[in-house]
Parts: sequence; structure tokens; C-alpha cells
Amino acid sequence: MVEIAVMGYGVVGSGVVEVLTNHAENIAKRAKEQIDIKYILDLREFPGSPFESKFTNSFDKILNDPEVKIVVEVMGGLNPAFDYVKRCLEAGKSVVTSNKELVAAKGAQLLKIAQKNNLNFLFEASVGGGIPIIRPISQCLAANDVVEIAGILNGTTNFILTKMIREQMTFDDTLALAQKLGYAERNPAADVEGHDACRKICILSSLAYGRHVYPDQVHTEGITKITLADVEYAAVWGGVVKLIGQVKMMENGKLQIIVCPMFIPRESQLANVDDVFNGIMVRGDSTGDVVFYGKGAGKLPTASAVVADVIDCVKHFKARKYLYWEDGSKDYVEDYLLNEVAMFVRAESDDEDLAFKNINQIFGGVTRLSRKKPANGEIAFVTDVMREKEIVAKLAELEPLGVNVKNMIRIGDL
Ligand SMILES: NC(=O)C1=CN([C@@H]2O[C@H](COP(=O)(O)OP(=O)(O)OC[C@H]3O[C@@H](n4cnc5c(N)ncnc54)[C@H](OP(=O)(O)O)[C@@H]3O)[C@@H](O)[C@H]2O)C=CC1
Ligand SMILES: N[C@@H](CC=O)C(=O)O
Repeated sequence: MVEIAVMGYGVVGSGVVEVLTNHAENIAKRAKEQIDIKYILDLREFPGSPFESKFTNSFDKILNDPEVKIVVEVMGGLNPAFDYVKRCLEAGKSVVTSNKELVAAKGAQLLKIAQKNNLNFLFEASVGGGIPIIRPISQCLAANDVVEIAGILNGTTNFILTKMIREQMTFDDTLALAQKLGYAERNPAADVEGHDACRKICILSSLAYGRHVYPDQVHTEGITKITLADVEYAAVWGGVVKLIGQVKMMENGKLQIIVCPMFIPRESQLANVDDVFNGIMVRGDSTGDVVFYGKGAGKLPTASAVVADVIDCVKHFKARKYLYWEDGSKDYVEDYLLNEVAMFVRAESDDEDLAFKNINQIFGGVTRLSRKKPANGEIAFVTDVMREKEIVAKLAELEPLGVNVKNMIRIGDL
């Protein structure tokens, strides 16, 4: 019998307890040991719960109980999660977490402590919810040099964009529904401002390239500026708008990494990834493109990934699973303004013909887009591929000529 503790009884934590309870027999067969939840840590009390006797609000009780060999951290956030996880590892307990904020900020440090103590620190659920992606990158694709990873990494924003496009639901109503369904972060700004997707691409990059990429090194934009006009222009252009996290290894050894909404062509494998689903494309030098698809958020899909890690810990008490990356460095990530990109631009002008005369002169030609029922003075176009800083400079030149930019969306080469 292996005793474990679950810290956090929210969406994911309650799912973990449910999966471990409902599938106890099969899980025991796969782990070759019975798994017992000895404690559930939460700030709240749950009177009448079938697990009432297991609840505690004392972390020390878990930390100081030598019978507890594995701790599942599903509280979220950095504090006190970092302190608790670090102390559990130092006390000889393996840790499983779904907390991407923690892994993206402190992964290298926690992996080092786990390695030093010959323990496991596993986080399959931290990227892609129920989709297996951490193991495939670290094990199944290990023979490849990873050329690029690009994906729809946030279920909430993909759900919002899908509902806005298909059902004309408002942003606020769709976000409220995503929260009710347990998809959104406790502070949903992390979803809609792109920080959650940023944390996930940082974890994937760190894993694929062996050095920590910190969230503040990644240029990140969310979906709050996307309007139905942009969605219509994407369709006219021949694609859809998706929030994408993308990383490529450059020849100079630096990473090109970004999180932002992109126009992606209808033929792209990611274009039809809708609702709460995530899609992650990993391009290996030997495999070519490998695409992972599934539910990226929600109670049971996420719990499934957490419990799989628990089983793996039980099976590997004496042999560490190899997950590791080194600390990062300041100059590891290329300035995003140096990236080569084509850009969709939506702007406003009093004189459309004059505006396009100036735009064509300054950009040396653009592709003009038009939609049915544009707003008064609305103009839209797609630039050729050039360094992003050149695009920004050219748009700045156009401003005094009466072209006021309303939104810019990168064209994804996916
Ligand atoms: N929801 C999802 O689909 C997914 C979530 N994740 C990640 O999993 C983690 C958990 O997410 P989720 O379950 O949705 O979050 P919830 O907010 O639903 O659950 C967190 C739980 O932890 C409890 N908690 C918070 N701080 C403490 C503390 N100091 N001591 C004890 N208990 C505490 C909370 O209690 P209280 O409510 O009383 O504050 C709450 O019950 C997050 O890191 C999230 O990013 C990952 C993949 C998918
Ligand atoms: N809020 C996240 C939850 C899973 O990681 C999302 O919507 O993807």
C-alpha cells in the first residue's frame, strides 16, 4: 500500500480523488500497489463529504508523516505551492503537480532538488490537460532534434474564440461559461492575456531544448483585442484566428518564442482545433510533424494526467524518471521584433484611396482585404514577410498620414 496526499481540493484536486477512488482496482493493477489517499489539504472544510476524515488544513501533518511517499500539488499559484513542493522533495517525498505557473517559474530548481534526492517531480498535466505531451517529448521523441513546437495551448481562450465565431456569443458570456465548466484559471486574466499559454510554451521549450525559458522572456499577447471584424477578415484571408504558442531553435542557438493570436490557414492541422481542445505540433528533424490533440482543460481530463503521474511515481520509487533541464540565461531568447513575419493590419482612415496609396508606397505593396459591412473608414491589409520592427516602423510612418492602426495580428506559418 502506498500512502499519498492531495494538496488542493478544487476542480483538479476533486477530480484526482474521484479518479483514484472510482478506478482504484485498475489503478492498483497498473501500479502493482494499492494507492491510498491519506490526507487532502484544503483551506475549506467539506462537511458531509465521503472523504471528510481525510481533510486537513495542516501542511506540516503531511510533511512530517513518513508514511506519505507521494504528494500531489493541485492548489495552483506560486505561494505557498513552491515552498510546499520544495519542502516535500527535501523531505524525501515525490511530487506530482498540474501547476504550470510553478513549473514554468521554478522547474529547473525543483528538478535539481528531485534529482539530488533521487525522487520524481512529474507534471504531465501542466501542459495540454489530458493530452500526453511531456512524456512524448522527453521519451518518445528523444531521438529527434526538435525544430519547432507550435500549438493551441489554452483551452479557455480556444473555447471563447470558438463560441464567439460559431455562436456569436459575447466574450464575457463565454468566459463566464468557461469558468463554470472549470476550464479557466482562478484569475482568468491568466487565460485571456496569454500568460497561461506562455507558461506552457516555456515548459515545452525547457523540456525540448534542455534550458529553462522563463515566462518574462517571452513576448505574450492575449485575445482581449480580437474583435468579430478580425475574425471576419481571417475568414476572408482564408483562415481562422487562434491563440498560438510557438518556439523555434535558431541557427545562432537562441530561441524564437512568442505567444499571440495568429491568422492560421484553413489547411493547417491546428485550424480545426476548436472548443476546449488543444492541439500541439512538434516538428522533429527525424519524425517531421507529430500532432497531439485532446481536451486541454477540465476536471477529469486533467485528473487523468495527474493520476498517471502518480502511478508512474509508484512504479519508479527506486528508478528516477528522467526529466531535467538546466537553468536558463538572459540572452537565450531572441528579441521578437527581430522575427521575420507577415502581419494583418486593421486600421481606420478618412480617405481610403489615399491611405492605400501611402500604404503601398511605404510597404512596397500589400494584400488588401475587404469584408461585407465594414465600419466607417475601416481598412485592412496583410503585409509581406519582413522583420517585425520594420513593420512597426512603417506603421508609425503612416500614422501622421491619417492611417490609425486598430489591431495587428501575425500571420502564422503553420
Ligand atoms: N482547471 C483545469 O482545467 C486545469 C488546471 N490546471 C492547474 O491545476 C491547478 C489547480 O487548478 P484548479 O483545480 O482548476 O484550481 P481551483 O482553484 O479549482 O482549486 C485549487 C484548490 O486549492 C485550494 N488551495 C489554494 N491554496 C491553498 C492553500 N494554501 N492550502 C490549501 N489549499 C489551498 C483552494 O482552496 P480555496 O478554494 O478555499 O481557495 C482550491 O480548493 C492550477 O495550477 C491550474 O493552473 C492544470 C490543467 C487544467
Ligand atoms: N486554464 C487552463 C487550464 C488548463 O491548463 C486552460 O484553459 O487551458
